[in-house]
Amino acid sequence: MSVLEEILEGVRADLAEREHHVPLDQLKAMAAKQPPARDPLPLLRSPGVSVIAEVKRSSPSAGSLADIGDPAQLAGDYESGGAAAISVLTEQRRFGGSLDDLRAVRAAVDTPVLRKDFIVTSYQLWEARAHGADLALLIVAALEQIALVSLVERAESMGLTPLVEAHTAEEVARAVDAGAKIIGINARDLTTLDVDTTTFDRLAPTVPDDVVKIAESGVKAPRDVIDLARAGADAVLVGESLVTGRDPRSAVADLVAAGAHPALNRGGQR
Ligand SMILES: O=P(O)(O)OC[C@@H](O)[C@@H](O)c1c[nH]c2ccccc12
Repeated sequence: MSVLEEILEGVRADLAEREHHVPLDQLKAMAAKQPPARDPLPLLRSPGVSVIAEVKRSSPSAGSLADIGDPAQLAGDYESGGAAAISVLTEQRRFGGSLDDLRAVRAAVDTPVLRKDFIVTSYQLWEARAHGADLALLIVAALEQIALVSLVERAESMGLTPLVEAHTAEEVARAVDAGAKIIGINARDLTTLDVDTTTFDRLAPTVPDDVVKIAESGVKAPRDVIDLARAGADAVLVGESLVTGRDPRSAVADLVAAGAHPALNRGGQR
């Protein structure tokens, strides 16, 4: 069984538990009380490379990364460092996240918030909206095409912006066919956990111009942001290097400064 399949097995078991305890109607009522979801597209499409900073306690590849006592404070630091959006891992077994983290972060920041999880049913999209998320991750490798298409539509119908994650050219094509407006190119292969830093360079040219391109995983330094900007990234999604560093606010600020470099101003292209 691949790592992705193992993760999905646990996700489905935990989901069945939650569905048992929290009826869908209750989630829908919670979602109805939320302010409308924020639209991340204008900022992501603006010139320069935006930074999406991730609240990540652990990962299947690295094990425990950081003892994040106060996810709201961390998210606040990311926001004051200039992050365009905050990603919150909510998968529990391998990433140590929760919907509580999502709710806490939502309450602490004004930027758009992404629910980062292994979403396989629309129930999880309702959970995302009920806990204040503006975006939801959909992983192509975890979904049959028919399910991907329907989850993209369902997300949009509830105001959530889907970030559709691909790792191969075939997956990019599936993301485009599903109508994704934002595609995340993950340098980490979720079936083996290997990171290949050439992934974005290879796949970005296969993504249509009007689709927002996010480079995910393995981004550590301002230099990486500059390289990814040259390869066509609109944003980078960064977790590990921020949660393991000493000063998350200034680490984000350094990446933001690299992404805002005037030589990288690609604004005229759209
Ligand atoms: O911690 P990193 O290497 O900076 O990566 C962040 C993010 O890309 C990574 O957490 C991620 C990308 N896609 C995912 C899907 C599920 C869980 C996690 C992820």
